[in-house]
Amino acid sequence: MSKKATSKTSTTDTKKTKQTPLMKQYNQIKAKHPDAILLFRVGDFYETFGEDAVRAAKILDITLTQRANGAASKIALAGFPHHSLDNYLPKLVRAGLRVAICDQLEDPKAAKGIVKRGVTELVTPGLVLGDNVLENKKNNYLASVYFYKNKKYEAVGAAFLDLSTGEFLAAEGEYSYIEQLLERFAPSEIIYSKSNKKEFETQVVRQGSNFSQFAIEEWIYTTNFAYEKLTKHFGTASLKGFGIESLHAATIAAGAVLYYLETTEHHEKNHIISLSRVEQDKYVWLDSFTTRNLELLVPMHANGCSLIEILDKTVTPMGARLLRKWVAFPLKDAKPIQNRLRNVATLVKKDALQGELRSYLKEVGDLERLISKVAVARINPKELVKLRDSLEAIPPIKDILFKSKMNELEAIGEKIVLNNEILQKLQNELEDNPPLNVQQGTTIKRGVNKELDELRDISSSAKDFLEKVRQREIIATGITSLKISFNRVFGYYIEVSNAHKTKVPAEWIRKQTLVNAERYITPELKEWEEKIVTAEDKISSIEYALYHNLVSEVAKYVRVIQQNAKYLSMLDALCGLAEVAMQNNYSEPEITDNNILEIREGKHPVIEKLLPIGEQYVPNDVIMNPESEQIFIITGPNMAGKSALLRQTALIVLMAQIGSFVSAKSAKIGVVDKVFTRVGASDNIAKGESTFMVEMSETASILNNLSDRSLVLMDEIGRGTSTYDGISIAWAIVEYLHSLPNAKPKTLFATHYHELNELKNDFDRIKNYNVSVKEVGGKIIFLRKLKEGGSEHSFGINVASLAGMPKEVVLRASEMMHHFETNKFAEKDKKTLQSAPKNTFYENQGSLFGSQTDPALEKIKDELLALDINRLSPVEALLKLNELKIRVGK
Ligand SMILES: Nc1ncnc2c1ncn2[C@@H]1O[C@H](COP(=O)(O)OP(=O)(O)OP(=O)(O)O)[C@@H](O)[C@H]1O
Repeated sequence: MSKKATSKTSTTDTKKTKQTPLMKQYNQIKAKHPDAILLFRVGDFYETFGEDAVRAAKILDITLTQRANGAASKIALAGFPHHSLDNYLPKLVRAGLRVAICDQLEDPKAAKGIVKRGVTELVTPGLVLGDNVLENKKNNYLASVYFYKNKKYEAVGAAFLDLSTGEFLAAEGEYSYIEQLLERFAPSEIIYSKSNKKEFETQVVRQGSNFSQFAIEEWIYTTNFAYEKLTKHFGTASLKGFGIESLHAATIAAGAVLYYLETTEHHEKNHIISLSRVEQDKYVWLDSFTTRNLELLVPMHANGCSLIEILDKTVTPMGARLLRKWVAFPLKDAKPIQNRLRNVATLVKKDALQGELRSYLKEVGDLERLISKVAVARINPKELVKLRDSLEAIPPIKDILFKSKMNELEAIGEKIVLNNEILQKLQNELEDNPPLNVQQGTTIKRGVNKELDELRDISSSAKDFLEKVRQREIIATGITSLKISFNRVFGYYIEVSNAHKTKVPAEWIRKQTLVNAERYITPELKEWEEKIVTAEDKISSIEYALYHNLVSEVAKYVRVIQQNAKYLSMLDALCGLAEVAMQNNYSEPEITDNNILEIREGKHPVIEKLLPIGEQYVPNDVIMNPESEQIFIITGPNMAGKSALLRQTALIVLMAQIGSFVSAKSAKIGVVDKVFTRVGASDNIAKGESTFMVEMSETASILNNLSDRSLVLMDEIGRGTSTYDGISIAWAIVEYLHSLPNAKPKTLFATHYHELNELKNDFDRIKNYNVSVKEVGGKIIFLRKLKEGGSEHSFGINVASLAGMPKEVVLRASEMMHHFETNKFAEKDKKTLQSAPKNTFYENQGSLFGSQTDPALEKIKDELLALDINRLSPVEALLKLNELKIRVGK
């Protein structure tokens, strides 16, 4: 549709008295929802007015016109037919808008004066139920965040609700933990207390995810209010059963979610049956940068590929959503990891059985979202048929699990409950191919209700009778083209084309003249019309009642069907992991209690799949033992494959801890509790921070959070500044990682600073490796093999040449390099390094800030701890670092 010119608009507030009654009603309702676009039902249309109309017209590409509003001025207007709501609503929500749907609350024919209207639903990006807004394979979370601070208690709480599935989660901790959850759950909307505006903006918004936000009155974010809301909803005396009884911030955040549901007219929430705590101790610590950098869930670039895309071979949307959560939250304890792996191994071994299971699981589809629609009474007949089909597929799945004679699978089979009673009811009562809307066809089977069957007989015999009348009149009048039809204005009528007009009997009553025909009614037709219309009205209302009755019968099974959905999605996720393991030739990792990492012939699971046909991924071994090989300094030319090696190591570890087989010939994984990755000079200009500053603050956060079981990947840390600064910082970081008193985090440090190879001479757990290349006739061949020892050259000029750099630049660069080399720059550098001051911080005292530190160091410690990195400019940071270096070096 084309857009007409916009006009000056007014949302009418001045001359209220002169408004039309309709606009007066509109303004009253709009005043209650100033933050939302109000879709105002007028007859068969949803209309928007004023500023709303201007926005809606733009987003929906619909015509913007004007409407007279009495003497109160004209007002902009844009609308669409009510039956197109499903097309237009998703566009508004996807544009991040809140949309209040205002319906007519009474039959306009029965209304005295202006039709009563009210908002029946407020759709916000986080509260969506429609399939055309939701993504199948992703949860759609609403998050609530609360920064709690008083003299006795300080914590950040968060709650996450997926209204479309009923999943409700809560967590509490420091913001660094909540930030991780926000990254991994990726909510589409976050609500927060108005009292937290500053914290929200400086912390949450700064993180920069793509969500819409809404501030709520602060009295909602209070302990008593939230506690009561939650206990009332769950019908419990306390919150102990949910594990959040003493977590005030989490409780408050969760309570606000329930409040928000009510204010947005989501009163049906029977499917939210529990609140689960997301326990920090259970999952691997992955800060948001690491989650993004390892591309676990979302690729970094538009045409990239994430780990979940490679691993997801599930056949149901609910299975896909669960697997996504597994990938987002790798486990930390060996036992549950081993359980998942055992299941996957069984399904790999029994691949025929796995195939059979998957074929039934396909039929199950999205049981989780279907049953939620039942709970909120918004399921249409076609979806109810899908639910019936889902339930039909469950008994064979249970059978297969039991017949497998494998303990793990039988255990899942035991958890699955058959719902024969309700299934039978659906089979008996629901038509196989019902319409989308109950009142638009036959939904309820014959034999369910006697009165309904009788009325249907009357209706169809009446229709037969009309056919007989038609035949009779054709013979009586000789009008061969005579038709009997129906319209809403004058009911059943006889249509006669102009050619036969003269043959029309006198007693027929003419009702309408068309270009080519005329329409007549007769008393006999009227009489039958009465019978048919009455019967059809009754049929429609009986069917409506029976259908809703059926839905509420199914609603009694929400809890058990939700449980089934849970175990079936688990089964689907496990089958999917087995499938991907077989397809990609992955192997089962061995999860160990020790701290050793032993990957044989490991491959990067994503790059491996994306290589051009004919190219083979070169596998590599990575064997790390914190007692002897704790830190790898990995050098090698540009493009050699250093970053790929770092990432594949972390990905293989995480795949294992997700419960997946791994892209390696074999792997022994001593479970890790934290994975950190940092990439030098990652570009963060969008956030207004210098790249180097970001690099340093991210590195600082790693160094402050290390544990003995951490896996650290540092990719060219230090490259964001001048060479000497860079080398010095990189050098100091490696020393620090080697010298922590209570932790020996396994570290892969990729660098172009070959100078760092000297470190191994002084530190026994540092090893040098390089990703090898071969130089043949001035050209480099990438061998991609990890070999012991440092490399001398970067071959940067060769890579520049490969990249199509102008010949002049390549030749001049080679000339300059030759000059530097013949002047023995490198030699000199080496000597300088050998005579570098030895680090005495770690000697005798275990830690830079250990118990025997001198007062000067204590002072520096205090200064560092008081330093707010976020407030420092890059230059200030460098100056401070320099100052500290000088003071410490004295
Ligand atoms: N083991 C491998 N087998 C096959 N191809 C590989 C392998 N490792 C890396 N590659 C390919 O080489 C490309 C460059 O690898 P990578 O980015 O890891 O190099 P790098 O050494 O980190 O380079 P730079 O120092 O320039 O950042 C990758 O995108 C990938 O396509």
